[in-house]
Amino acid sequence: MHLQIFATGGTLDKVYHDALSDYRIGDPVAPGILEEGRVDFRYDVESLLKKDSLELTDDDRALIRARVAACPHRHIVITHGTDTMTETAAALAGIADRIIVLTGAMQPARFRNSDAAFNLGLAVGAAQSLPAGIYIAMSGRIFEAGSVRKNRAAGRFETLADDRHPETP
Ligand SMILES: NC(=O)C[C@H](N)C(=O)O
Repeated sequence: MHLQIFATGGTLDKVYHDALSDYRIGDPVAPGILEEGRVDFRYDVESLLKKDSLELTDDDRALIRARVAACPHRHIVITHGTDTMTETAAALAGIADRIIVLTGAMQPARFRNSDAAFNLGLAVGAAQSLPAGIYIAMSGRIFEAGSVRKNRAAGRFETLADDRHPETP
């Protein structure tokens, strides 16, 4: 497997600027996480955008779509802010013959209690085991695009169908 990772920003890649007491999007954290994970596959990480996903425009989504559509690799993970991840997933609809998995984090990867490494690992596992399609890997689950929303109050992603996870035994 050759995995293509496109980084677009989001909290996953945020760094804290103490002097300004705010957050900026830093360089992609994915290479460091994959190195720490001692992965045994080839990959490329390319930074397409460095934005909070609340600031993504239609042009930004068109760029992401164009780069995914032109990617020669079948396995693609997109790191993305969580607030509008479902919108970007929707904007990728119709791209065939690729396994496209979007993931992000509720806490910056640079924070000790971050969900970033867990979520990226989940996305990598999903990308190599699912049929072609567009998916979101968050909250320890794999969702098909269009069947998921972010529950901001609860701090997790959940299915549109039922908030109480009835399929979970
Ligand atoms: N956790 C996050 O990524 C939220 C952030 N506002 C974003 O969507 O980029």
